[in-house]
Amino acid sequence: MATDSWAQAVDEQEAAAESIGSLQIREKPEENGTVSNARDSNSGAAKSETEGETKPADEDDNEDKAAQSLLNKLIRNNLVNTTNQVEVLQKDPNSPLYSVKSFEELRLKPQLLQGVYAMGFNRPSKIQETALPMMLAEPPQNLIAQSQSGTGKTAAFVLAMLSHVDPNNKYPQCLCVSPTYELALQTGKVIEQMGKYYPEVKLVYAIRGNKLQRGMKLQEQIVIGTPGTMLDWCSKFKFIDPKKIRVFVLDEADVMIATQGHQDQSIRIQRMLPRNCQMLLFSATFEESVWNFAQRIVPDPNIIKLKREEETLDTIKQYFVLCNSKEEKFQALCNIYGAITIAQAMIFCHTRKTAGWLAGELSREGHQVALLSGEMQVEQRAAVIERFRDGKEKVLVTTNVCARGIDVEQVSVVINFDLPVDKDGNPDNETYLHRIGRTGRFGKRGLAINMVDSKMSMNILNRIQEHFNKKIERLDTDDLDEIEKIAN
Ligand SMILES: Nc1ncnc2c1ncn2[C@@H]1O[C@H](COP(=O)(O)OP(=O)(O)OP(=O)(O)O)[C@@H](O)[C@H]1O
Repeated sequence: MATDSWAQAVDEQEAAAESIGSLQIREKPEENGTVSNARDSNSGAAKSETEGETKPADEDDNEDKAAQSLLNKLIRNNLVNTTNQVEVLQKDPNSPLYSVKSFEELRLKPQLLQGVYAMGFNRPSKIQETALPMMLAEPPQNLIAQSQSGTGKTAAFVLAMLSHVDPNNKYPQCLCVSPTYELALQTGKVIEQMGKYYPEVKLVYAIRGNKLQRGMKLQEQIVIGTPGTMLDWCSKFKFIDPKKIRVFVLDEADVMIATQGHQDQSIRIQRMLPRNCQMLLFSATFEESVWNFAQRIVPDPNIIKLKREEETLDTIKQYFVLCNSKEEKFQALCNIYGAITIAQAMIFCHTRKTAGWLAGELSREGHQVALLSGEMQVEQRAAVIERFRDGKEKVLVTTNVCARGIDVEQVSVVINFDLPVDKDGNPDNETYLHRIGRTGRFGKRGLAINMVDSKMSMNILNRIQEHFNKKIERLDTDDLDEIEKIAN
């Protein structure tokens, strides 16, 4: 069904959008009750959740089945709506899924619990609380999920993949496709960190430059990569047997769908997967048409969708600065740097040329600057990000190539030196959200400053404000006190 559904959706893509059938959660077949156990993270012994007593395995199994069945019911009752689109409001305290409060209660394998705690995670985020029960339910359920930047989506689907693999089977069981080389590497690192105490599970990168011997069959259970290489490994080189894949993740799913090349490759991979393969689509943004398309390609999806006004994070303060030229914008930038201490900043420019110019000017001012743009080799780009992540450079000047997903905790300021526009010169709201989401990661405070240098860019900023229904305040960068104030 998955295969037909996507193929059909592609064929019909040009046709008028029609309503999608109402959402269904599949019933749990009696014989298929295997779930992960709630176990003590240190000893690995099965325990009662309330008393911590060790119990016989079959009793524990029954309890697991009962809990799983209850979970399925909760999911059905609370997420299935008669309308086409169901929204799980992340802040809805009435949703019973919100009773899932700790990682223990998410019924993760003990090795994964250990990994999660070793990463310093104490509690799941909203998206993790909400999505994990759906992703770990038996039978596995498909999911299209939206959650704000930096709220832990990656960790959520990584945990789902690690939970689903059978380490005894030495072949790929989960495929995760990312739009860029850098993101694939970053997600792979999260898999490695979370799976640290689950060493039987192995990971391989399907990325350019990772050459394998012809005829070999992969033994790793998880493959993370970019769509082109992943497709080659599935079809041309047959390193992967797609029929054995149980989980297929599309990270930054909207861009995977909206970018023609990525879409073609992802569809060709997806066509090779078995019908019961779980499909998981994640992103912080889904433009309406892409959202509709996603629902057509994923059979019976669970849906977690944000309301428009929830898309921007309150922890990221947004401002704009009025200037007349790029030189004035540069001066404003210097004033900001003169007034506040910035741990690390990312500065987005529209073109490589501006990015190159700005990086040069900033270096001349004595800043440690890294420049990242699309014409660089992917390996070079990954190395630049790694240096920035390690704090070797404090400022990263870039184009849209870095707008999505890159997770550097220390980024406290994002500057839109040029506002994001699409090829027709209209505001690119999705890119705006992804760019400012490079700061304010996981509840941290962040500052986003937009440089406006013409009537046209003021118009674009106004449209962005309207789109998100969010006021962006003006900042006078000649007033050092004012800059200091906003930083505090
Ligand atoms: N439960 C948690 N507790 C503490 N930190 C967490 C938790 N989950 C994720 N994080 C951390 O929060 C940061 C952002 O998480 P992540 O990269 O998964 O977000 P995301 O939603 O995928 O972001 P984006 O939309 O930008 O791709 C990461 O540094 C991650 O390690």
